[in-house]
Formats: sequence, structure tokens, C-alpha cells
Amino acid sequence: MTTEMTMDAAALTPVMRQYFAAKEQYPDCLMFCRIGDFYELFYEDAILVARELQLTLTARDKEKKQPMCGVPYHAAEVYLQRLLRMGYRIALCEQMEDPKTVKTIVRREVTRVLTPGTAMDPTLGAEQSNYLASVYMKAGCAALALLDLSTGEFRATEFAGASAWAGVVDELGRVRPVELLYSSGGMLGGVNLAGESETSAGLEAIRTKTAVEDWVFSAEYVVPLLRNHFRVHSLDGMGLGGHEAAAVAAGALLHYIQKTKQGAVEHVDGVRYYERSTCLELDAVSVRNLELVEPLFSGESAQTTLFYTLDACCTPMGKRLLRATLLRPAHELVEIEARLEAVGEAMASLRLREELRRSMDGVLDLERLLARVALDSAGPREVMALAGTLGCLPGVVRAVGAFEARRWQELGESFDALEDLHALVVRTIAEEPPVNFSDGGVIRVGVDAELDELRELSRSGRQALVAIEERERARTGIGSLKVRFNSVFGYYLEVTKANAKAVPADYERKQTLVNAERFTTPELKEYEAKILTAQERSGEIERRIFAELRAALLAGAQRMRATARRVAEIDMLGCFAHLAALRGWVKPTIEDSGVLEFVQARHPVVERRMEESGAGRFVPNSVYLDAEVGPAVMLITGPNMGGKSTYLRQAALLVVMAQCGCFVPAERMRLGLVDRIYTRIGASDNVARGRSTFMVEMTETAAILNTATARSLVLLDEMGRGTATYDGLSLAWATVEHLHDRIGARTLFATHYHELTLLADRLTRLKNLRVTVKETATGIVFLHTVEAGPASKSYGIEVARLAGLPAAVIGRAREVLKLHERAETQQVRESVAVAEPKMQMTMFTPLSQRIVDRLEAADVDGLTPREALNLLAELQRELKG
Ligand SMILES: Nc1ncnc2c1ncn2[C@@H]1O[C@H](COP(=O)(O)OP(=O)(O)OP(=O)(O)O)[C@@H](O)[C@H]1O
Repeated sequence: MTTEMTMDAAALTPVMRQYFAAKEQYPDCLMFCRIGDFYELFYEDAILVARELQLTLTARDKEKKQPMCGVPYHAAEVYLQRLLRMGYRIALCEQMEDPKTVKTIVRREVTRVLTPGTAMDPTLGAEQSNYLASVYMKAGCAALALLDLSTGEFRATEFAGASAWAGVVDELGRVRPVELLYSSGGMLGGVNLAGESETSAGLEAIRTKTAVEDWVFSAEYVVPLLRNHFRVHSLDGMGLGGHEAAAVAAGALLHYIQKTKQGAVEHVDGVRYYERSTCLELDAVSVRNLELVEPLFSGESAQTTLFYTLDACCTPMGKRLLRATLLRPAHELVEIEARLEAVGEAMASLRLREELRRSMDGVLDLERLLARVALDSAGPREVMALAGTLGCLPGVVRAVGAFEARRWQELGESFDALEDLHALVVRTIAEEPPVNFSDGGVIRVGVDAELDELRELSRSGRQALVAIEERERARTGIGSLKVRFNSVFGYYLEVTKANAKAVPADYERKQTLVNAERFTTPELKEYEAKILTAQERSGEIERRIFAELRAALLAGAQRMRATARRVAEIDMLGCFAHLAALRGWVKPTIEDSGVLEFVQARHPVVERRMEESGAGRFVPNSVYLDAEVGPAVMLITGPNMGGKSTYLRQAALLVVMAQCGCFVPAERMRLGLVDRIYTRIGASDNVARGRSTFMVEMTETAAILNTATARSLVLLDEMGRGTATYDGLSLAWATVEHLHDRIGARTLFATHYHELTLLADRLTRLKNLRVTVKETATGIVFLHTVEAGPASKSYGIEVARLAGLPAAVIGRAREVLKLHERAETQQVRESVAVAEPKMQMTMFTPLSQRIVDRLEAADVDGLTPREALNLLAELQRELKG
């Protein structure tokens, strides 16, 4: 608030005083102040919102010192959502009394705070999540908690050691929360959240970062808070025992939800401790590079993602689980095999598979409907939709029961079909309830005797009115006379102006309009009172019964969420089976070894896109890697556009799919469990964020070399391209050696440096592969097959010719290339020699070292010419031996 505005505050109207009081409580929120039919904003908020939403800025006073703008109450939702999407926080300051009944100014209070992480965005896609995150760091340990209020999913994790914070940032980069909470006094606030470190891309993407008071982040405060909310004695059962930091992060989230008054959040009925090591780890860079769930560049079509290609799920829960699974594929043999077995069985029977998938046809978003019931934003129609979904569940269990695989059996046996809850809703709510409560008729006939009686009363009352209308028409002879109702005047008799003369003396005038006169009679008043009281009372009863129903449903929240999880898994496995059958995919063999083998495999996304666009057929390829006995490193050379990147990505995607429990597009695949996939692929768009491409590349490479294990899969594409040729070559060279000698990870290394292919002579577990081309009279044709051996030449100039570079430039480039190749061959011979440690040693035998020492010791200035000549002769003698 500026000084000028504070001064104004002294002479404020009562409404403005209320406004300032609210604003003081929620200084970081845009204050939407309800005044009559509008939400009004004032001062800086008004200026900002008018600009962001292109609203007209007005003022409350003549001098224009109190800027103001507003949006109509009934259309506010759209505006609020737009601001939330921009990352703003909003406080709703509502009228707490009915203006009609209050003589003085109505009381106003902030009833709810909307923030990107707490508000439900109605346009949120079924497969998307709306995570609110919170981070907490204490000595050597960094914790992260995530909550999706739209489904009730709530989990927390911890990272330890020197790279604990990097772990949190990486997880944030993968999960992409919309809002992040951190301790206002914590070190994170100042240092890392400002986005200073190289690894903070995960943080930069989060628009809304909210500082929460420091004291909230303490076990003393949050542990009882969590225990009370979940109604448990100890948090150990949720896996939080011994994970105090994770509990603190989770507790801070719960505190925030309560502080921002999100209403009843019974559907948030537990928090789960999770560990990343139980899954195949994918860092944020790889998730992005491999386009697992989002296209590489935002705004591009999502059709390039693995998620898009694999999503044949029938339910929103299935879609969300598929997406989450792609980000965290399994790393346990037993788990993966259980899924593959289930998929295989469902794939084998078209009839049973179709029955299973059809059984989920009517299943809507159980978790989100439940969340709406909990947050009290569900109307009668939503509750009926929930019932519709509950009604489908017995069919789902039946369909699952037809299978024999262990996983299907487990899912079927633990499946709670929630028949009691379904029956309860159906028993209580009318078959086709109105959208709004005020219309009445939400509760089914027969549920409450008093309600039925009152309804009968108002029905007969309305019939009586029809009778009155008819009788009065006959009595007055006015054919157009009508009995009508409005909320201000109640029931009345309406007569057109022209007929006003014929009105009898016992009519009491109520209101005069341009064309008509309105009257009442004592009899009409009496019926009016009867009908209105009956309606009011039945409204009360309907609301009470609805609230009871809501409470009963919420009491079953935990069961519903457990069922939703089962539906999600059934759906995802059904989807995998469907794809396997449709596209002829095969079951991968998973084992505990260092092997990665696929035969005649295809890139699932590229293949599908080629099919859809009619761009020809994808050429299948094979690979064989074995970290234990070799070959562990494959060096892939070949022309641009030859298919190197596609080959690399294909390997990673197949590993991800297999470890998710999905069949794969190949003739055969054998996979020793992969603990982590690392990718360093192509140029990223970090340049736009002000970082050099080379710096990013080296940071990513450093992360790989420092953390990859013998069980990892490493993909390196075009390493070293961002710097001078020899720098790049040397770095790539040393990197390959390190991966080969020290780490022994399964590695695919695509490169333009042909010099590297010479490494195959020296590194026993390295092999060369090349993408092939056919040279024809008119130029080169890409065959896209991968075969053993190094590429014979670069073809870069050929590709440039295909791209349409002028003939003169192409000709000259060929000349320059020849010159360089001659010089380079020489240089490379030398570098191979240097790379051999043995040869390096021969430069410094003990003998020559003595000569060097003597030369170094000689006092050149003090030597006479004769002494110098003697020394020289002596040294020469020694050398000649
Ligand atoms: N096996 C394949 N079958 C059919 N088309 C393929 C195959 N592999 C790649 N392609 C197509 O060839 C084109 C080039 O592939 P890719 O980008 O993988 O080549 P590259 O060798 O990595 O090129 P650069 O070195 O320029 O990055 C892409 O359009 C891709 O769809």
C-alpha cells in the first residue's frame, strides 16, 4: 500500500475499511471483494487485474485516487481461473449477511483463498494432475511432499546426502507442480528458489512459489496436525516413521490447505511415503528428452509423446496411472513379471479383454467426483454421476474375475465394489434431479414422510391457484387474467391495462406496469403463505438429507479411493493388453543381468506417426549389449538424418515400456533390469533461458559420469558439438573411455566424430555400429538400418546438397574437406598414440630422465663455452649408450 493510500484510509467509507482489514490479513492475494452483484478490486489489485484481464479501470472517487475494477459475480469463475492459470493467488471476501435483512453495512469476511495449487481448474485434463508441492530441508536431508487436491493423492519423500537438494529439484522437474510452498525463513527461500543453480530448471518452471511462515515447518506443530486430520495415533503406518523431514513437508501442506480454507478435505485421507529407488529412475532431463509425457517444446502437438501413443485407457484414473507409471517404471522383477503375465493373458483372449474394457465404459472420474463431494462443490447431478460410476463397479469385478493370472486374481479379490454406497445414493436422490437445489425435487419420494407431505401440500396449493385463475376469469370476464409468481411480490393476479376497468372491487392493487396491473386478494395471500412455507420447509429438509448423504459418502472416502486405484490398474493393464494385441507387440523377457537385447525392434511413436501420415514403413533394428561380458558400449556413426537419434531413443523407450509392464514393438526383447536411464540428447532450448548449450551439455554429462552405475542405460547423442572440434572430440573421447573402463554401463553413443571409431581397436567392450545409406547416381538414400562397423565417411555434404545448398558452396566444401582430411588423419594417428598409456611412458625412461635432470641442474650462465661443449658431448655419449 502506498503512503498516499494509507492516508486515504483514515477517511475511508465503511466498505473500504473492511477491504483494508481483509487485505492486511492476506497481503499476497488479489482481494476480490463482493459488493452486491459484483466482485470489486481496488488500488494496485485493480490496476493489475484490469491489465491482465483487459477490464475497464474505473475509480470510486471523483479525483480518481481509488482505482477500481470489477467482474460480475455470476461470471466470476472464468476470470478467477484465468488469473490462477497466470499464477496469482486470490482471496474471496464475501458478504456474510443478507443485504436485504441488514439495515447498516453487511459484514464481510475472507471465506476462501484460491491458489493455483488449491483451486480446481475445470479445464484440467483427465490424465493431468494439479500438484501442490512443499519442500523442507534440514541438515543433510531434503524432503518433498505432493498433494493433488483434485483427487486426494498425497505423498512425500526424502533425499539424503550432498545431492539431496538436487534430488528434490529433479523430482520437481518431473512432477511439475503448479505451486510450491517453502519456509519463509529457510535457506531455500533465499538461495535456491531464486533459481541460481544450474540444476534449477525444475524450479523455474513453477510459477507460483509461496512462502509459508517458518514456525509451520516443525515436527512439534505438524505431527499432531497430521495425526488429527487422519485420525491416527502414529504416522508410522503411513511409512513416515523415521522420516521426520517428509512429515514436516507434508504437514506444511496440510496447514496451508486449512489456512486457505479449502473446506472439508476428507478425501485427503492419508499420506504415503514413497521412495524413488523402488522404481527405474528417470531424471527430469531424460523425461523431457524422451518425450515421455510431454512434447519437447511446449506448444507442440502432444502426438510425439509416448503417453499419447500408449494411452488407450478407458477411464481418467487409468490415464493418470499410465502417465505416472511412465514417469516411474518399476524396478522389481516380481512386480514387472506380475504385470506382464496379466497383460499376456488379457491379450490372448479378445472376448474377455473386450468384456473387461466395456465394463469400464460408464466409469467416470471417481476420485475427482469424490473430491468435489468433499469440497462441497458437488450438486445433485454430480452425486448422481458418482452413483452411475459406482453402479458400474460390480461389472468390472465380474470381468476381472474371468482371468486367472495372479495379478488379476489379486485385483479381483481386493476389489470393493461399493454396492452399499451405490444403493444409498440411488435410494436417496431422485432419478433425474434438477441442477440447482432451489428448484426442489432433489430427494426421492418416499425418503422422508414430512417432505412428501409438504410437497403434496404445495402441489395442491398450486392446483388451487389454477382453480382460482379459472374462477376469476369467469367472474370478471377477463379471458387473459393470469395468476403469476415472482420472488419480490409473491403470487398475484395480472390483468392487462385495457381490462383494468373490469376488475372487481375486492381486488387489492399491488403494482402498476406499463401494460398491466397486478392485484392480490385475501384468498390468494392465504395460499401464497401456505405454498411458500411448505416450499421453504421442504427445501430445508432436502438440504439436510443431502448433507447426511454427503457425510455418508465421505465416510466411505477411503474405500472409494482404494477402489479407484484398483480400477486404474485394471484399466492400465487392459490398455497394455489391447495395444499388444492391436499392434502385435511381444512380451519382453526381464532378468537380473546386464543384457539389453532387442531384435527387429521399432520406435513406437515414430512408427505410429509414420503409419498415420502414410510416410512409409519404419525400418526395424536390433541391438545387443551386455554390461558384464560386453559389448557394453556401442558407438554409432553415420550421416545426419540416418536415424541415429531415433535408434537411441527407441532403446530407452523400449526399456521404459518393458519395465512398466507393457509389451514392446519388437520380434524379441531381453532385458536385464535397468536402474536408471541417462540421456544427453541433442541441443535443448536452454539457450532461450540464457545458458550456453555447451554448459548445459557438460552439466548433464557430469551428472551421468558421476552417478551412473553398471546397471544403468546411458544414451549420448552428439556429445561435444557445442564447442571447438578438438575440444569436443577430446571430451567425447575421454567420456567414452570413462564409461567403458570405469562405469561399464550399457551405453549407446551416437557421434559425428569418426575419429572415435578407432577406439574399437583398443577398448575391448566397445563396438562400432553404423546407420546405412545407399549411394546412387543421383545422391544418397537413407536405409535406416543399423549394422556392425564404423561409417566410412560423413556424408554431411551430401545431406547439405539434399537440403538445397547452392552447387558452388557444395563444390567448395568438398575441396576444403579434402585438405582437412589429410591433415586430420595425421593428427588422429598422434592422438591414438597419446591415448595409449604405454606409449606415454616410453617418453620418460629412467635413462632420459637422468639427462633431463642434468640439463635442469646445469648453471648455463656460469658455464664457459668449453664446459658447455663437454657437457653436450657427455650427454650425447650417455644417450648413445
Ligand atoms: N528406422 C527408421 N525407419 C524409418 N525412418 C526412420 C528410422 N529411423 C529414423 N527415421 C527417420 O529419419 C529421420 C532422421 O532420423 P534421426 O533424427 O534419428 O537421424 P540422425 O541420424 O540422428 O540425424 P542427425 O544426426 O541430423 O541428428 C527422421 O525423420 C526419422 O523419422
